[in-house]
Amino acid sequence: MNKTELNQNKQLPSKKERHKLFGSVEPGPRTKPMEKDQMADLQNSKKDFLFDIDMVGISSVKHPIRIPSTMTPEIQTTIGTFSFGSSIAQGSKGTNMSRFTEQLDKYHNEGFAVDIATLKQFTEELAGRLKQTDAEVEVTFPWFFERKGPYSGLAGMNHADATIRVEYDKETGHDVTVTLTGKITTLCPCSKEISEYSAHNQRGNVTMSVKLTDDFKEQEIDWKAALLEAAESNASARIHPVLKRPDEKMVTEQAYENPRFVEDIVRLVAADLYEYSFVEAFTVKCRNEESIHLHDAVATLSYDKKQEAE
Ligand SMILES: Nc1nc2c(ncn2[C@@H]2O[C@H](COP(=O)(O)OP(=O)(O)OP(=O)(O)O)[C@@H](O)[C@H]2O)c(=O)[nH]1
Repeated sequence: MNKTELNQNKQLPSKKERHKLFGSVEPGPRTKPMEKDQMADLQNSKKDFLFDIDMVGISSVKHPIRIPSTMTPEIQTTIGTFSFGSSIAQGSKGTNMSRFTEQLDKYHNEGFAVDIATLKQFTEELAGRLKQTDAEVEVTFPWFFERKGPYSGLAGMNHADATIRVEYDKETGHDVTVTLTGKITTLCPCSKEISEYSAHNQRGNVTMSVKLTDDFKEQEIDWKAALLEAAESNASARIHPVLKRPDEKMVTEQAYENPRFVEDIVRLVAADLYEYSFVEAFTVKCRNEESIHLHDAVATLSYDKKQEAE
């Protein structure tokens, strides 16, 4: 049916009348000031409010961002989910929440590229804007990378979830923690050992949280690619978007040749992270979505190289 054939004979009241019909009323008398400088400023009242607050801020802020990548595609725009915060002292009632998104918009207008150097600058500036001595920002985003079939070379797009967390303190400077969750294939060593043929396998989720060394330079190392490699190179097999039969045969056989428990994965990934010179401390988690159970298999391992040095 085209527009001219539509039946639009119903006589509707005006939009204002319709709103009245559904309960809208005339505005009441306005007694409170409209000018900002005459408004009460509860957030900035000073009294003894009983306790310091470790962190107050906003979370679940979605925003378009640009991220750097050494893997194809090298330039990508994605969606970041941010949280921002700072501490406040016992003598202050509250923070000024509008300043978080105000600063986000300022960076957006300047072409916000979400890299570690920019986020360090962001947190320091945020602390100043809030008139606090500390601030933190965390952003999580899907990072995309091209993956080719091992035989056919046919490409498609995979992704991993990445998080950057920057904490700034005027006294101690910046602390940066990055997290990546990559997906892998694991084939059960027990099943392979005990069965006449075949072995069950599963999709593993490897989450690596890494505290970066103070001298880390993102121009020299793409931490996302390095963490992905730590997860995938220790898996039974990598995960691919496009597999033709010769690719599928290779991936299947490779998995059979490299069986892994969740315990094997966290220890092998830990060994790679231990060898990365830009890693100060780390936690590795593996969660296997079991194909012969409804439950998952999980393992976690943490290590701090600084403690070893002490
Ligand atoms: N502190 C605080 N603010 C809240 C809370 N819930 C909402 N708000 C925010 O209060 C904000 C407005 O307060 P401010 O940011 O202090 O606004 P302002 O005082 O006009 O801003 P400045 O000129 O920067 O001081 C709005 O952005 C609301 O989102 C809350 O639980 N605590």
